[in-house]
Amino acid sequence: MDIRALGYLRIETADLAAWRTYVLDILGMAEAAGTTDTRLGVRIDDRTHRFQFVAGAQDRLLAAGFEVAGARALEDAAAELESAGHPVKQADAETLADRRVQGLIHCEDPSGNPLEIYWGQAQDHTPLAARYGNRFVTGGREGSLGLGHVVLPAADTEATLDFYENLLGFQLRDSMRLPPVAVPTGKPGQDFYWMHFLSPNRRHHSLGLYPGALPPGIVHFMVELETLDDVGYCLDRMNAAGIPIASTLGRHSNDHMVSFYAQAPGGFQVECGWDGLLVDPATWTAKEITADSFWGHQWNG
Ligand SMILES: Cc1ccc(O)c(O)c1CC[C@@H]1C(=O)CC[C@]2(C)C(=O)CC[C@@H]12
Ligand SMILES: [Fe+2]
Repeated sequence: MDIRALGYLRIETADLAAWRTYVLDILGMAEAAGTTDTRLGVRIDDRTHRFQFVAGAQDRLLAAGFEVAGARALEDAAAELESAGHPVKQADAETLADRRVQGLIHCEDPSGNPLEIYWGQAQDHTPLAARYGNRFVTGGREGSLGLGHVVLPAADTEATLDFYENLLGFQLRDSMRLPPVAVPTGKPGQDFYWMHFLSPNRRHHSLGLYPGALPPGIVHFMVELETLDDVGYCLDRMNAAGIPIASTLGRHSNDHMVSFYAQAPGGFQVECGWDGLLVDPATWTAKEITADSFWGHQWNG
């Protein structure tokens, strides 16, 4: 299957006002056209939106949206999923209009994470009103690196890795052993649990698979900023707003990203990063990392 990038995230929230402040005033993202009282669209580049926050009863991931090149690629994706035993649902007209795409299918990965695979998303050609002059790294004018990355819970870790690696065609970049204390929902009696990092493009990882279950259906998402100062200013805004910092600044050992993690509304985290590694898929070989970071990344609580 020829998936190109993590295109968007859709998130249900019980507190849309909190997310609005968080993404617009603190992260410095821009409101997308078509935003209403119950649905907040968010731009970080030339796509009409990279995030949709939908007012609801719960805080949970509604969908991770993965982009394919065109109509033929989407047909092939649907056929491959079906023949591998993963049911696929075609989007209705309302969904296509809401996502601003030309074709879309719904499916789930083996851990039950909701996915949307789509092609032909509309572009917004108006200048991005980046609130603090900050710019997000999504792959330049092509947007080919996607929005950043998302870490999804994958309690059925091995089947889920197999799904993304061998069916969706992501490249396994590296894996890390997590101790049982980091995976409270893990099956007892294991010495460690694998966490995996994958991508369909040059971004070191577009997807992390965390080997446990978590109620919001998402562990964190990462957005990458163009400069270290953009990250520093964002960290100051988080602190000024009294938002708990889940992890201090550090540099990851796999994608070399300098980042911090902040609590987000809804019980998961947002990672703000800079200087992420771009790899050459033709020469990459899968690795095991034995520490999450070169330095920093002290996790609180
Ligand atoms: C290890 C790592 C490298 C690059 C990343 O972008 C990244 O998010 C991570 C993993 C962070 C990771 C997590 O998401 C949930 C809680 C984890 C599993 C830990 O307990 C240590 C590493 C943490
Ligand atoms: Fe991350």
